[in-house]
Amino acid sequence: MLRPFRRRPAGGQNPIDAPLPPGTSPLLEIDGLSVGYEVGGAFTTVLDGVSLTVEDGEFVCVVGASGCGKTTLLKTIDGLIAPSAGEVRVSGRTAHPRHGDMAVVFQQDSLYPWRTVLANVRFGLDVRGRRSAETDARSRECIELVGLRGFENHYPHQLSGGMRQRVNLARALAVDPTLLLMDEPFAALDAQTREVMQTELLDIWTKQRKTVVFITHQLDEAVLLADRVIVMAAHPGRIREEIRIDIPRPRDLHTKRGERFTAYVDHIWNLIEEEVRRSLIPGTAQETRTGA
Ligand SMILES: Nc1ncnc2c1ncn2[C@@H]1O[C@H](COP(=O)(O)OP(=O)(O)OP(=O)(O)O)[C@@H](O)[C@H]1O
Repeated sequence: MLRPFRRRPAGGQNPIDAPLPPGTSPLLEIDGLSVGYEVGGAFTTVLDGVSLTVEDGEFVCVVGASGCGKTTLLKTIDGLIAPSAGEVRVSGRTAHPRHGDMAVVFQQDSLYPWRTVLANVRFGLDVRGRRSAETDARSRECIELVGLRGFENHYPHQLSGGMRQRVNLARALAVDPTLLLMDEPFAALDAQTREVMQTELLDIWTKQRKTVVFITHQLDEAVLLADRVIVMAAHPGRIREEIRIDIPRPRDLHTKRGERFTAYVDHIWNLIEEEVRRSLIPGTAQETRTGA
């Protein structure tokens, strides 16, 4: 079991800015969120009135047609994009990157080629100013957790795509995030590696019980991993349906052969099929407000 990382004391912190004790409210609260982009003077509403709560330790997957705003939602949760309306709160306080309570894993690994596996995993701790005697030990524990023990001194170019994504995951876990955000983390992997990574992620999640928001296009991946699947509609992006996945854990690849599993996948596909097909045709209508 991974030891919790000792956080630096929150000396001088504004009490309004301080996180709530665990269990006092949903870990993630998204309240009436609207987000837009301005391009050439035209304001496009990408997310409109999105409200969602995620409980501590919950695994939530977000699916929807391409362009419906999944990545925008993730970036807004991470505090990288400011909402035009509404609010995102993590542990009761407005989301902001400086809080350092979230970690993100993207589709493409973002490893530094000149750093070893150990140095890459340690990087997240270094930039948070957590350099200490326990930094190396914690990084090694996370490397072991993702199954890469023995590869600490390898460089990224000496690893397969799946191994590099495991290093990415280890780096995210090393900072002991309150909330783990994953944006199509396995999309660049071949189908078999992807399936292995799904089950490995499930194993890690079972041990760690991190709160996860995971974006994917693969409906079977969403149903396999999630406690709840959020199905988004597009133009503007909003929540169409929240589906609790009532399939017992532990789950593995055999789970995908079950009738109930197939029924969930079919149901979600029926919800998004039309928009997925439309998203493949260039020039589909979007809600655009000029000069807003
Ligand atoms: N920085 C930006 N400036 C302007 N428009 C943007 C920007 N980022 C995204 N968009 C637009 O916002 C919409 C939603 O994009 P987003 O990447 O959030 O969708 P998505 O659901 O994650 O798509 P995909 O599944 O294809 O990754 C798209 O129409 C996109 O073109």
